[in-house]
Amino acid sequence: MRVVWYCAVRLPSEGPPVTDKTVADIRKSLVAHLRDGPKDMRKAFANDPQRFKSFSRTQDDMLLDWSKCAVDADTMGLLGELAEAADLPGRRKAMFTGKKINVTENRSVLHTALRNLSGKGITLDGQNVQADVLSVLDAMGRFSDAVRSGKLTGATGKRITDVINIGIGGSDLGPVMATLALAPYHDGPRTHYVSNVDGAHIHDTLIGLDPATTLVIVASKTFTTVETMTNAETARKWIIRALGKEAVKNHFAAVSTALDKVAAFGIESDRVFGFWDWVGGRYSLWSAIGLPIMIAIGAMRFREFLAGAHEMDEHFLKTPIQKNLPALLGLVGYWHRVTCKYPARAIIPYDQRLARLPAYLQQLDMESNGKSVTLSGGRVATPTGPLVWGEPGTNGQHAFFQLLHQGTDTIPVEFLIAAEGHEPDLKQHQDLLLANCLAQSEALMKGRTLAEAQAQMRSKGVSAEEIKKIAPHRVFSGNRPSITILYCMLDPRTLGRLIALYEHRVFVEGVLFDINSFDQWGVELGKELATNLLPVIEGKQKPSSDASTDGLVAYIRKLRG
Ligand SMILES: O=P(O)(O)OC[C@H]1O[C@H](O)[C@H](O)[C@@H](O)[C@@H]1O
Repeated sequence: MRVVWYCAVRLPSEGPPVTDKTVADIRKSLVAHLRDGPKDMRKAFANDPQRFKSFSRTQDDMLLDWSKCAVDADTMGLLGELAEAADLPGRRKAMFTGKKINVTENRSVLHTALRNLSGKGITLDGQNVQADVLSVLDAMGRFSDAVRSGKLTGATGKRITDVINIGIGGSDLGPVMATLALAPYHDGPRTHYVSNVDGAHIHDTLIGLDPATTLVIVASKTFTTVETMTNAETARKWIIRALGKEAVKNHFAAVSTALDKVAAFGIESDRVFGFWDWVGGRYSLWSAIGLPIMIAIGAMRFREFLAGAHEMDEHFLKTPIQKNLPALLGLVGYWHRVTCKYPARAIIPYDQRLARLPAYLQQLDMESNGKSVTLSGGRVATPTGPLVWGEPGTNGQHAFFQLLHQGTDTIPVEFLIAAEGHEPDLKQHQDLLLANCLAQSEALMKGRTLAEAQAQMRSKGVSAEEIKKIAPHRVFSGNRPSITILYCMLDPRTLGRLIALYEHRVFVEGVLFDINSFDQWGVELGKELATNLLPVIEGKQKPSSDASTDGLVAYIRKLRG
């Protein structure tokens, strides 16, 4: 089937799957194809001058290039068939129209509705979702404008200069990541984030701040998360100690779906911003959970951020699979994880302001797709979500890239980079960043043969004896896949598009794995055991667990004297 792959596959319709092959059939064909498919990427590029054109696609200025992955037209054709057989179009429609696709929690999955500001949206259980979304967004805008303008002050009448967001997981990682990413747009109060229950986190944050000029946002979907509640209590004591009990109402706001619990905590209702059970924690930065981002960059920029994500939603919903960036990223992700059996993926933003993107994507991807049970409750037949990790480039090059280039595992790398930086007078930095990013993906793909290593050493006058000894260490196998996502500039719209691209990629992979990407039962057991262990650690109960846990408790007591 040596054809242009994007013509070879039927367009996915929104009706039932149009292929009569099953997912299992196509999975087998992919495994067979792995044996015959392209292995030598240098040759693949040499033989096909159109390779970049064939295996890259754009959404406006944003480019997805997966031409350095070991795929050909047949691979993409099979993956397209797999998407049809798994009914990706039908599942996508079910998500966007509010079907309860989170079956284990009996919930809809509608984070896409949070960024559809058209006012023409869906109705869910008799409620106009878009009207609710717009009303909270407007309330957030009024509050954030008042904080930013100084109209809303602390208890002593002083202007708010610092905002602390207390939350964890989805109530922290998204806002932290986006606040850093959009630093060039900050024109509001400074924002700080406290997540860890480790007292060091809140201690080190509060120590530099003045209670009279600080606003605390308690962000928790459930308003029961022990880390957040513990930190919120500590912050409340800090405010009361400095300003008295009455000041709490001036210095706290909250974001939650559990409005009754927020009221019990004592936060005034006009400072409480709600969201809904159809917003998963790790998909919630578009909701009121994004309040600290809005306070930092302003309501208008926040809406640009939402609009960017909506643009990617429309692209995902309406673009044929062969040109659909999230679908393609998911299909290639599936190829690497399931067919090639690569255990991990590295996320390497060549963008210092995306330093927290890998951590954010760890939750998005691993909490969504780190599952072993299918939608119907059976055991999965294939590997599911990979280990996701990463650090910004160029820093990573001087740390773990050794393993990416010469280690014994193949780890596909995803590079993200902007053509333009925000600092025109530092253009040389951006040029160096771009050169390094492109060079790393080139090096991973091309590698260096023994003959090339020897020739290079010879050209430098190295002795034959030294060449024999050292040249094998200077060999790079090459053929290590990487994907590059390239965009014009990291502005609010582009950040919105990038995050939505990854959200939908995770969705696509979840559909292909046949799992529920929207629950997180795997975080429960540890929480339950921690609750049981707290009285033991406090010395109120005797240890009565396994020998290791009891031994550790005894040793803690010994160290504490
Ligand atoms: O927002 P909260 O209800 O406080 O939840 C915070 C986080 O905690 C949980 O353990 C979940 O694993 C996350 O998905 C969630 O984002």
